[in-house]
Amino acid sequence: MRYLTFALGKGRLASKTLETFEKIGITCEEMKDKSSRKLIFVNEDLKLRFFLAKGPDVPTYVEYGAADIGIVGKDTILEENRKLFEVLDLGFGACKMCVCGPKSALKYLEGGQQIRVATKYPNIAKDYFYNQKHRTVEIIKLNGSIELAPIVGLSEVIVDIVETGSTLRENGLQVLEEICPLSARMVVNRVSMKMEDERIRRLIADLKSVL
Ligand SMILES: Nc1ncnc2c1ncn2[C@@H]1O[C@H](COP(=O)(O)OP(=O)(O)OP(=O)(O)O)[C@@H](O)[C@H]1O
Ligand SMILES: O=P(O)(O)OC[C@H]1O[C@H](OP(=O)(O)OP(=O)(O)O)[C@H](O)[C@@H]1O
Repeated sequence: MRYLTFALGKGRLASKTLETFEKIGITCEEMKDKSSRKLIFVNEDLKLRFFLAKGPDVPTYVEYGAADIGIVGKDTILEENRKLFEVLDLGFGACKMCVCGPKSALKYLEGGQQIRVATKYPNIAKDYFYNQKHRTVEIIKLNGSIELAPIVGLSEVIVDIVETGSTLRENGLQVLEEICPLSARMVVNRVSMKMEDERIRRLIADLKSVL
């Protein structure tokens, strides 16, 4: 039996992912050691391998088949737009992709003038404004603290993730439009889905039974 390789998104989703795998008997103790610099972890008994990667890199590993399976946020799947199968909504990591800004920016969304949109997700923002709203906007790519942009006058609005809404509230901003709900998803390489059909189907069924 060959090894099945998992690429798991680092950060917020990692601990929930490991917790969920543990519930179905898939464990990887070594991975919990935060001080370790080791990059790949093997479960010899189950013939599984695991590695953690930056979220946006997970779909890349899966498309190229370097990982058979990935666990990553729906936001990242939409943004990266890789060739892969999305097979399961894991439910955790729930949040929303939204257009946000000060209340006063509502007039810019309703009006037809050119506006600036700051975001870590340029492809999601383009798809929303160009294809769904049929509006031309200037997209400004940022890498974090997106809420700063309308405060300091870099953009009129932002496209960003909202979970509890605290970051928006604390900065005098609000949700102006909801784009889509998000959560962690399991993605599978297109060839692996055929070659390892039985093992992957069993894994999906096991995961479904504990979600
Ligand atoms: N409040 C939240 N903010 C951001 N992402 C969230 C939130 N709640 C759930 N998520 C999900 O967690 C995923 C990964 O979170 P992570 O902490 O790695 O993101 P990040 O802050 O964008 O990473 P980085 O710090 O490397 O820029 C997101 O892609 C998203 O699907
Ligand atoms: O609705 P909330 O519960 O406040 O969560 C949303 C915030 O969390 C994320 O930022 P993150 O903490 O990842 O920092 P970053 O902005 O530097 O990416 C996201 O980009 C929002 O800023």
